[in-house]
Amino acid sequence: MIEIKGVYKEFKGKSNNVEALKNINMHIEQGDIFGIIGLSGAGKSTLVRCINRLEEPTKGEVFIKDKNIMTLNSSELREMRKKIGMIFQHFNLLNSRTVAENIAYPMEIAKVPKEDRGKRIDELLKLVELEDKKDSYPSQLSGGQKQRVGIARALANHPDVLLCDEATSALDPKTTQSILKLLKKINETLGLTIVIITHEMEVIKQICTKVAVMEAGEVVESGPVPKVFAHPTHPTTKSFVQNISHDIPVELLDRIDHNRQLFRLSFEGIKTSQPILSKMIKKYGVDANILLGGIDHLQQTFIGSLIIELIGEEEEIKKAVAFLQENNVECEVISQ
Ligand SMILES: Nc1ncnc2c1ncn2[C@@H]1O[C@H](COP(=O)(O)OP(=O)(O)OP(=O)(O)O)[C@@H](O)[C@H]1O
Repeated sequence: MIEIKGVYKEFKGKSNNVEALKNINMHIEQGDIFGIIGLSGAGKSTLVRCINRLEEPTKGEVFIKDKNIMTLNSSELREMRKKIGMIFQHFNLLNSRTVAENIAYPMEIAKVPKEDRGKRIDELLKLVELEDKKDSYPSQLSGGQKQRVGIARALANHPDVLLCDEATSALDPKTTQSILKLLKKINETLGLTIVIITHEMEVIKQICTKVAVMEAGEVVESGPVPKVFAHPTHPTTKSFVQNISHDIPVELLDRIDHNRQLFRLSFEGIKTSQPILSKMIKKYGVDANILLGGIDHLQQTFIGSLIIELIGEEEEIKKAVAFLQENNVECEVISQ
């Protein structure tokens, strides 16, 4: 659906140049809800703006539905942009226009006949559950309602892709939930491909199918969300995931016997419901003292992490760890 190949972006300044994107390669499939996460300045907005050529890459190619968009002339580019909706952190609504008129705006530009516009506006208001706000002005709406209008406007011309630039960052947690639910519904009912950029792992956890982690203009880690959550490898990803990975509190670390071996086990999916740990205990005669842990429900799957102390013969502990790894339980030594 979207293929980003070797994309670089350099901003030239008076005193220095900024390399905002460095060799970005990304594959977004039809129907994905693809999250791009990174700290401020990582290059997320620049990357997303390269997808619709609001920003021109310095080097590299972007393909949408197998079409190299770098080769489009300005009228082809306008046509292509009709098929890419975008929503923003601060909604970007026109304050002098009503809700219905805001939704009509992209259809006016696309020269959709007036009677078709009216029908489409009603359909979209129903989809975003704002039928009663048709004639209200943006100033009369809450943040969540404004973003619903932003979503309806972005969908007006039946896009193939929806780009969301920090779409929930200005909203409270409850409103964020309702907007994420709406995006999921749109993805499922319309089969729309959604690209979300955010600095909140919670957003990725809630609805994304895949994630790319960006830092200093590069993608440092990417993959299906359950896999990246269960086995983050890059330190930046680890720090994003930390708040759900049941990190061991310092107070507990102080109290444990440092002559014993401490491990962090991470696992995902079906394994959470299998008695791998008790099998290991029986098979190798080692004791496992569970210090901390939990299982998170992540969309359709589960991911878990446990911090355990293994007590037993050195050789048997090694075998026990190998057994866990054979069963796709990641085992990281924390202390010994
Ligand atoms: N038009 C521009 N001119 C010069 N530098 C820019 C421009 N736009 C972005 N940059 C720089 O490019 C880098 C990446 O910026 P970008 O806005 O893409 O990051 P981001 O991850 O989206 O950050 P945030 O979450 O704060 O929006 C930053 O160092 C930024 O200062």
